[in-house]
Amino acid sequence: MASVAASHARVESLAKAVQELSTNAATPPEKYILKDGIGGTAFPVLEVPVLDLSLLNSSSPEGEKEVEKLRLAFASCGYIQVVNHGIEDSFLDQVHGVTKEFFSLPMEEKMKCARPKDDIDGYGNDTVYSDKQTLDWNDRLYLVVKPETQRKLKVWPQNPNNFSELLLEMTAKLEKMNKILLRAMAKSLKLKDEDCFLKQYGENPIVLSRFNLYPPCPRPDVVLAAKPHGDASAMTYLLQDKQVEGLQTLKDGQWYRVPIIPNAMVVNVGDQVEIMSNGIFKSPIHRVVTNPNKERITIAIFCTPDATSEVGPAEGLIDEERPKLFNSVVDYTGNYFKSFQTGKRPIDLLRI
Ligand SMILES: O=C(O)CCC(=O)C(=O)O
Ligand SMILES: [Fe+2]
Repeated sequence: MASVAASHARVESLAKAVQELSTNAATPPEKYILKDGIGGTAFPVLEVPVLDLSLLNSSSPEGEKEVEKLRLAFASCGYIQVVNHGIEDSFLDQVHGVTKEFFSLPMEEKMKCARPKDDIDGYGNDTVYSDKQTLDWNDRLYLVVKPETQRKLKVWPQNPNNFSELLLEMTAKLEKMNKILLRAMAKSLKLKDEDCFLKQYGENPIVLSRFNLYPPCPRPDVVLAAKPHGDASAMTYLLQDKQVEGLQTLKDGQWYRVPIIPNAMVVNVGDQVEIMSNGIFKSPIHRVVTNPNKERITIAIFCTPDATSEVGPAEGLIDEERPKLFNSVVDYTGNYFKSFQTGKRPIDLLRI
């Protein structure tokens, strides 16, 4: 691993952290402003289906009902909220707590783990690919959790409250949930091989964590905390802020708010499961809006297939009535960020 000093030297001279802009600016800089605004002020709440993981994982009639609920949810809005997931509330509070602690460190300390110019891993904000790009009102810490060979968790020098251990423990818990969900999803589609999605997910998945700080923004009408996007993952797990809402998802051309259920895990389909399911499960387009008074903190874990695994529509989901909708792909995530920032949806490049 590069020394802290060396990695500091390679760091991009970033646009100011949004956190600093938030406290100093009455009006956000031009490059954060969307010319056409965010498209309204009031958005309806989406009734995101709530799934009981312990039931889903049982072989009872109630379990079968949860499996069917899962199919309907992922085939329509692409989101579920998982409760009874076995992760202690106090553990989730701890994860939130250390995240808050990280963003509260003096800028100088946070910059010690700033993202190098050519990397995604580390503390920073939007990578700038073009002058025309509108920036997100968000500071974030990205950390690769898996594969282990790419893990640089020690970049945070103080490592307060065993931050790395917490993150590894949280990832292990979510990977268990991910296995259960990927199997249940194959089951819900009556696939003979209930492991077919898991097999494509592979033995050496990429697990990426993203700690998000969305500081208060003086112009929530014209600034987004995260631009509309679909996730490059197979599945995404999101620990929402317990007090401050912000996530919105697009359904039938309308933006809906994803409500807060404290300590539930918000789960959405990523592009790679949309591909594996031959378009049956939908990777939702979502965005994050800003709040004029309150900061919001979230933690997203992206479970992404092995970079050597071929990802394509499962055999059992292709027939004359439903032909193959996507070409297969290896390392979908590799080129994702660049094409997302230019406004194109990477998944559309694979459509047949
Ligand atoms: O923070 C959120 O509510 C969503 C974050 C998100 O969509 C992402 O990190 O990909
Ligand atoms: Fe996302």
